[in-house]
Amino acid sequence: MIELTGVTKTYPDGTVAVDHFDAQFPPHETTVLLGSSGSGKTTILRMINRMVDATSGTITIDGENIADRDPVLLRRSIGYVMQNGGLLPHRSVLDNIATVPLLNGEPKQQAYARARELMGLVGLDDKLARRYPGQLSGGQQQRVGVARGLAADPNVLLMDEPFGAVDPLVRADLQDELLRIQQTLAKTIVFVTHDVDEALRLGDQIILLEEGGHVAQRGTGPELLGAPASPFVADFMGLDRGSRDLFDKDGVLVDGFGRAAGVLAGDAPA
Ligand SMILES: Nc1ncnc2c1ncn2[C@@H]1O[C@H](COP(=O)(O)OP(=O)(O)OP(=O)(O)O)[C@@H](O)[C@H]1O
Repeated sequence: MIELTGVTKTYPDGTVAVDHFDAQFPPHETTVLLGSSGSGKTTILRMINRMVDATSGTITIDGENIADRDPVLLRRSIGYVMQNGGLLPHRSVLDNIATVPLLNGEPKQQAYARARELMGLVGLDDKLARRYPGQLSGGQQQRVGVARGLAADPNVLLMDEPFGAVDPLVRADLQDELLRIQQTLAKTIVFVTHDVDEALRLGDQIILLEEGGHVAQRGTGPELLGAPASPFVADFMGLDRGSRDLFDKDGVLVDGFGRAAGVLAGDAPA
């Protein structure tokens, strides 16, 4: 469990990016931080692995205050996937994936064997192993980014708009892949996006943010759609632009007003 209590970040220029933010990210679930540009999503994410240090407030992971952890070791123990993969351009795919395990002192042979295994897990052909990031498509780069985030087998995976830079079809593929991986690995994932459909698809829980990291509403997708807490939520979720359909986790089709509209054929009682 990741818990943030009264977390505030004021940048040196006085910008209050996040103001007294409270949240719990349950283990083995995907929590989506959803919000428009500048609402503080990235700042919240980066405070969890101390790429950014909170100005005040407390962040714990499994009850341990991260302020007491060595920032470098903390960062290596948490998977981080960013937009455009954040790959090292002069290192091969395999080297990119194996980076953190090697830094952690894992023997080379073991780290590379695991890197190849991860390539399979994220749907990358083995023959791409020796290519450089510049020789891959955007979607393939993102898959390498996900594999790299998983390489040290972290309990926690932070994902910052990881699929933001690819076209909608590739994006849907990557989302499917993540859902499939998550069924097997059950990591604690914090996923940042400004895309409502992506949030509905991936999030067990969604936290919708307004400027300054203020929580507009938190809950499941159907909860946000079915009972928006304010006109801002309804507007952001697109409820004012007609109904929005989605499948909830149990295969129940819910309409834009949260009403059950049917069940998936495969889930229908015989
Ligand atoms: N290093 C910095 N110095 C000063 N202000 C910053 C810094 N980084 C971010 N901010 C400001 O903090 C606020 C929140 O930024 P943040 O990047 O966390 O938002 P975001 O929701 O992730 O946005 P985006 O979707 O555009 O990435 C913004 O007003 C931003 O300009």
